[in-house]
Amino acid sequence: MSDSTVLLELAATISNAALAITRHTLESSAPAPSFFPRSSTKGTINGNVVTHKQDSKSELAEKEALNAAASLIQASTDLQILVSGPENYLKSLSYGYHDITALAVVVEFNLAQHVPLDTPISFKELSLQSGCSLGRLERVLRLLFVRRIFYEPRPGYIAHTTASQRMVTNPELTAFLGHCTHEAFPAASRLVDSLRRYPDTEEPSQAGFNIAFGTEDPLFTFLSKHPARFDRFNQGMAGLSKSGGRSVQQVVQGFPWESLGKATVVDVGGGNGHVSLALAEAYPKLCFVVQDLEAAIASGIGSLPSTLQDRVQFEVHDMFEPQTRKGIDVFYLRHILHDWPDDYAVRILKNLVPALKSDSRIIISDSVIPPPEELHGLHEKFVRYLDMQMMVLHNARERTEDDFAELLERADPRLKIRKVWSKGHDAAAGTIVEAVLESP
Ligand SMILES: C[S@@+](CC[C@H](N)C(=O)[O-])C[C@H]1O[C@@H](n2cnc3c(N)ncnc32)[C@H](O)[C@@H]1O
Repeated sequence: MSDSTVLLELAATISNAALAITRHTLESSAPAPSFFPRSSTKGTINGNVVTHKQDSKSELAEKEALNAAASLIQASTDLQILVSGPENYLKSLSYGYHDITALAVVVEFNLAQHVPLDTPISFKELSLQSGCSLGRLERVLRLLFVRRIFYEPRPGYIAHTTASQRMVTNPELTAFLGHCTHEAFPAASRLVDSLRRYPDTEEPSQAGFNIAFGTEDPLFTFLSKHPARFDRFNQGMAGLSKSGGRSVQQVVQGFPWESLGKATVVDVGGGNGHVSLALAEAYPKLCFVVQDLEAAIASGIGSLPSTLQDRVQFEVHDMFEPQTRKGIDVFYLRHILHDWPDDYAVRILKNLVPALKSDSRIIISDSVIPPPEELHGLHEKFVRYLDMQMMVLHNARERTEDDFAELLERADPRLKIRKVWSKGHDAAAGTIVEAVLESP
């Protein structure tokens, strides 16, 4: 793009993408993107969810519309940056923490849940019901209105937009927001202190999180001592997995699980078991053992459907202790290794090695960061966000394929990557790394 035409070119990209999305919504009779709630929440493009049944033609159209949405978001972001000019852009970026702070108030005082889904409520009534001081509440809400979270249909009243409504209809999304506003955001605000205090540290007890919460406990030890926070975290993880790039469907479809035949999969750090449950539903020959810390296992046992009780078991197991299940076909680690600095990730893998048979596999679902030239705007942003999230919470990181190969090699020189599945699809999403023991 040349400097003299860059604005026009970006505007054309936006216009073409908007046209493609509109055509898709008209042809598929999916609702067009809107700030205002409608009775049906199905089929929105901007939410990356299409819940109606699809044939392959409509799947293709859906994919094209999602690509159009990604290029529109990227082009409109670039356009805003350019039109704002460098000073205004930086100033606006610097105030960004107020958006998260306002969101934290919504989560803390359950504001979305106190606003009726179909009628407005006065600021005064909302203050009374939520316990949030009226004067402050109004000021916080006025920032959120600008961000299209709630709106003021008439003076002194507040009603739902599509975004605020989702905080009511999708409690798992709200749980994820709560983890971000109540654990990750305080942790992020202390990153600079952790870099000053512990430069180059590789300890999960010396992250921004630890300074923010005044604890030497790594995040998960801390969470297991705070059951309400842990439950919110687990719900949030399950919610993230329901749609979009990190959906469980990526796991279900992203690896040839049926080729394992009758096999047992140990889901190491499987949380409340939501991934194992989805896989067990889809592949009736597979059995699962979900291992995690006590609090996560307790919540998983409570929600195990009776239809899967004979194929899914839960057990408390600390992954920093030697693996107790021996001779298992598959050890599965989803979003586990990225929570730990290298030395700890190697210890987790090392603990699996004595339990492996010659034909066992270790299957890892994590982001695999592609080479810089293969990443593009929107996807790169989410990989970078995730990488920062791991840094501020645990001193951990997202990794490249070479990084994974190195971790495996350090755990045991015979451990090699056999294949990286769904590579390049969406680096922030569930890429699957299959590793096996190769004979020396
Ligand atoms: C990011 S979550 C991923 C959960 C699940 N695998 C998923 O994909 O949603 C990390 C999980 O690791 C578990 N975990 C952390 N430390 C652990 C330990 N020492 N032993 C077993 N599980 C642990 C946490 O309780 C949490 O459920």
